[in-house]
Amino acid sequence: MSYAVKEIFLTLQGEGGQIGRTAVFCRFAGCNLWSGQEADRTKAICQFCDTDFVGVDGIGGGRFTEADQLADAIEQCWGDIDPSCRFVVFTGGEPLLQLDGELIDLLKKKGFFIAVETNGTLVAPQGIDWICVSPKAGSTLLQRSGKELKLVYPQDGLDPQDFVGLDFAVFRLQPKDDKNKHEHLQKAIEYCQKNPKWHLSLQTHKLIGIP
Ligand SMILES: C[S@@+](CC[C@H](N)C(=O)[O-])C[C@H]1O[C@@H](n2cnc3c(N)ncnc32)[C@H](O)[C@@H]1O
Ligand SMILES: Nc1nc2[nH]cc(C(=O)O)c2c(=O)[nH]1
Ligand code: SF4
Ligand SMILES: [Mg+2]
Repeated sequence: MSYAVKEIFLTLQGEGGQIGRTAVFCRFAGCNLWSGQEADRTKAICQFCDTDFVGVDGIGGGRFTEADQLADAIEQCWGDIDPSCRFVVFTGGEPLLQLDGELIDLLKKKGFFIAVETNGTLVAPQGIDWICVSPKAGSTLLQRSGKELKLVYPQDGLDPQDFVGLDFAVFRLQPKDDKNKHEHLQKAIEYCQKNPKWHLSLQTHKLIGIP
């Protein structure tokens, strides 16, 4: 298996249940719900994406022909800090287009706690420690269990109530970041207060100015 990776960088997990934890982010290139080209945004299934996942030209990005090369690059990005805290977040783009058992096994052997951020349209391979699913209107949800379901809110045609029967430990609403983000934040706060099964999720890395 070879892998196309947009970027690999060390930061803090900014969202969800592992928030604040030092993490290597491995951002795979490519997504099945948008080409990533601005010209295609309005005809994409997912139209609100906040991320550049096109190409392999970011910091630490590249084409990795073997799983052990990518696992080594992730280990190198973690560097010589406390190995007992090793934590990697696979995101994208859509990471489940590329993340496979071989890469997961190599990182487990290196002692990494492995998280994934996925749109849920593909079933996750075994061995991931933290699955965060973020469903998108107009797509079919196949990964229907995990540690957290993190719904970007609001999305036309998606009612949070439709997800609460699924097998997730926590349900979070993440206000959609666009030109109306303040309105979306207010709406998400109100929804959580009326439906306390839902917890508010903020993108704290944007608030504190880290990648
Ligand atoms: C860029 S996506 C990559 C992972 C995967 N493709 C997915 O959608 O879950 C990472 C996270 O950012 C969220 N996200 C993307 N665009 C956003 C926006 N404009 N506002 C809030 N969250 C957003 C996604 O829903 C997902 O939880
Ligand atoms: N700091 C930080 N935390 C994040 N959590 C999820 C992210 C993502 O793009 O998947 C993200 C990101 O891009 N940066
Ligand atoms: S599914 Fe994820 S990566 Fe793909 S366009 Fe939507 S938010 Fe961006
Ligand atoms: Mg992001």
